Amino acid sequence: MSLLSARNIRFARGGRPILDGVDLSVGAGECVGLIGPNGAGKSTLLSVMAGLLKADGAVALDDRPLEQWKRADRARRIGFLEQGATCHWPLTVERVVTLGRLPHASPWGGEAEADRAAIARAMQQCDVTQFAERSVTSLSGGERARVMLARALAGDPAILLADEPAAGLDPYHQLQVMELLAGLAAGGMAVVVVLHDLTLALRHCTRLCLLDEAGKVAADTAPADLLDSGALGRVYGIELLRGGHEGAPFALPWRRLRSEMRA
Ligand SMILES: Nc1ncnc2c1ncn2[C@@H]1O[C@H](COP(=O)(O)OP(=O)(O)OP(=O)(O)O)[C@@H](O)[C@H]1O
Repeated sequence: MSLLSARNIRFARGGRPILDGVDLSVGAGECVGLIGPNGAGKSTLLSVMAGLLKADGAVALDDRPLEQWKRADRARRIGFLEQGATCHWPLTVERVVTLGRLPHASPWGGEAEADRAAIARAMQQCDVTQFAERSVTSLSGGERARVMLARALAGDPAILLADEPAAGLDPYHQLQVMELLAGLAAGGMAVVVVLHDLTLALRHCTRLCLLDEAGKVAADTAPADLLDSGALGRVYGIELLRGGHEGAPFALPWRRLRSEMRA
């Protein structure tokens, strides 16, 4: 059963279709990679699924229309990491991660044991515990990106929508974040993650949804099947070098195709 589903989503800006009849659903245990060229509408779709942007079509959370949910209940179910999320105030890292508990805030105030445990766990998962007392504005871009992911996870969401959580991270932390998201999915979370790195996407996602530049779903299938279909090369307009290691497929962008060969 899908926890969050988007059906026939249509969204236009300035008369130009950005999303043109898009379907995407995610269930517990899935880590769905949302991929596609720049401008294909990945962030737009994620915002629609988070209920932050209104579009034509239907979005359902636990099979109930998203607009029927109270904002606070929705925020407890869905964690959202926006693209390039940052914090411009000189708050400590621990304070920023604590803000992720806001949907669970008690009307009587104060942090409960469950809040403190969730905050500590999220900081540890994202490898930012050592920065707890530092001002978030003093961190490097990659360190700050991990703090913002920790904030999204501190809310203990059933569904995580993460827009490019691996952008700007070094290879060690890219792998760490993807192993974390895949592990959370394996533990029952429903994850949708926007990625540009095809190697990470193929390796760590259970399913890949490929949006094309016309704002349509070009493919929504298992990583190995997507690779076999040739759709990646066509939609991105690139030739891919394919290989396999330890039973998992990988692909490296190798050269651009002539524009007339693009999908
Ligand atoms: N506020 C806006 N006004 C006009 N056009 C916009 C606005 N926001 C987004 N767009 C356009 O909508 C399209 C989809 O944007 P979106 O950010 O969803 O793409 P994306 O697939 O996430 O791209 P990227 O991989 O570059 O992050 C783009 O062509 C973008 O220029």
